[in-house]
Amino acid sequence: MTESIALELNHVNVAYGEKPVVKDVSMKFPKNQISALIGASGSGKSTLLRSLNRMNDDIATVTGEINFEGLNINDPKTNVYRLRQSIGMVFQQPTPFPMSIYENVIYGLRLAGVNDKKVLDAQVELSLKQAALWDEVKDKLKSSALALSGGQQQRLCIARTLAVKPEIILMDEPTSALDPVSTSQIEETMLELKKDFTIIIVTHNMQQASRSSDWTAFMHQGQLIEFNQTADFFMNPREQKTADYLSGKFG
Ligand SMILES: Nc1ncnc2c1ncn2[C@@H]1O[C@H](COP(=O)(O)OP(=O)(O)OP(=O)(O)O)[C@@H](O)[C@H]1O
Repeated sequence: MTESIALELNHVNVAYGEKPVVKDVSMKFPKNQISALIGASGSGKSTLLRSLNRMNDDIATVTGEINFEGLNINDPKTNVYRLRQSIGMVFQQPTPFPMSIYENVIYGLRLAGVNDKKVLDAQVELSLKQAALWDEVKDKLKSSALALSGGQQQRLCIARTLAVKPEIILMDEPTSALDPVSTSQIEETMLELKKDFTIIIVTHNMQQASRSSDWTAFMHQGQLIEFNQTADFFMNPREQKTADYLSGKFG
């Protein structure tokens, strides 16, 4: 792999109580690329994703190294608030706050103490443009975010994540609650976003991984079976387990 690396995992294990669900995963996520995590339900994809910005802190034990810009994310001394600005997350269900579109986008900036209206206005416009929502909402920024469609709400959540200028965006099945049109809008948005951000997405949908991602990882029973460039992964899998999964033999 010659690309520069956004995130490097070394021997990452995650357990809920006594139950290991991510087992000795080592991998490198390339910068400014989309990497997809696929695998059967319960294979540990979401658990692994949540470990990448310390979302498992209170519910699971995470060991191993997750290296980001010279720091081990998993170090107890890591500032989790700052980490989550650098590594943002978009969830399966759109989660707009019950406030205006504008206030949703700048929520993280307000928390960080930014109050300059010019700065906030500029960031709202930039983030909504990056999330491909600006044209649809520019005339109603003061309206409630809850009045948007599900697909628009999800793009708003992406804009909210982008507004704090992360390096990496984690997406946990971001389109599984959306219709096909909204799904393809989000996929197109992701392709634009990778110019500026690194994206790691968990998806159940193999077509989505093959359409949208540059790299695909297959997880099976907590283990990383294979991580390869998407075209090779689907056309010419290295591992028999990957080939079996792709041909529908299990999962
Ligand atoms: N908070 C939790 N407490 C205990 N066990 C959990 C918790 N969250 C997940 N698990 C278990 O960990 C295993 C891996 O779950 P995880 O959600 O990471 O898998 P997944 O591959 O993302 O599955 P899915 O595709 O269904 O979301 C499963 O056996 C699940 O039941």
